[in-house]
Amino acid sequence: MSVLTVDHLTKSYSRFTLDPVSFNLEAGKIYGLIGSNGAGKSTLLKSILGLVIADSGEVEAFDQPLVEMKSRIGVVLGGIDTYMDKRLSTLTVVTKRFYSNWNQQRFDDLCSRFSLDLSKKPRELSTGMKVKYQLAVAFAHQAELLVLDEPTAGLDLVAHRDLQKQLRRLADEGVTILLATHLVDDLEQCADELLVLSHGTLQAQMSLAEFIATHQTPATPTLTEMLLAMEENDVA
Ligand SMILES: Nc1ncnc2c1ncn2[C@@H]1O[C@H](COP(=O)(O)OP(=O)(O)OP(=O)(O)O)[C@@H](O)[C@H]1O
Repeated sequence: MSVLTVDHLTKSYSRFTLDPVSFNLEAGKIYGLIGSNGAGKSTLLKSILGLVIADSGEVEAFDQPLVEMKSRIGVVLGGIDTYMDKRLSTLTVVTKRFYSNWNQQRFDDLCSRFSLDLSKKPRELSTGMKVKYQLAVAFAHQAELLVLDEPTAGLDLVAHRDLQKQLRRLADEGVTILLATHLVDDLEQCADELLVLSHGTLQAQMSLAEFIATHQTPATPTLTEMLLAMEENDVA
């Protein structure tokens, strides 16, 4: 069974086009979605999730239209920009009603590990705290597919490393993770496969090991240098 199937998905803005993108994700793997600023990573993730209306293409999760499978998908996309004046405790009560498999123990543990104060409102949270809250919700409803757009941005070092370990553990338990990131450390610590996006085109899908084997040269011995060379090439 394919966990996520994206078939010829396209989206155009006035000055950007996401070319037909197709790929499949398998269970229990972490996929790093990489590409320069403006390559279209967020547009792709939002189009997959139906948060922006794609121009064409199909998206299935667990072999069903994705829209019917939302309770099995956890999402972290940037900050929280709605219900800014509701306490996190109130938001949580409302949110958990949508998920039949909500695990309160897991939520409480994460809030405590992340030192999240549920009496605060989104307006009062730092960037990292907003991400931590979204992660706690995504993990608590025991999603089988996690779609994460730069979830480590804004996290402190301890939370960052903690998250990387948790992502690895979840993948080992069978959860599939699609992770857009600019951080080489995230890829080195977590990614099994890479999806390489450039100017709205999916250039490659390959394992991290394959990527390294293909891109490593005496001038680019480390993954950082390989990615730098690739992005410099993109800009040129
Ligand atoms: N709502 C929108 N209206 C018009 N153009 C948009 C909109 N959202 C994104 N774009 C454009 O689409 C392109 C891709 O943006 P996107 O945010 O998907 O890139 P990204 O790869 O996620 O970049 P970053 O690494 O900086 O987060 C950019 O040129 C951006 O300006």
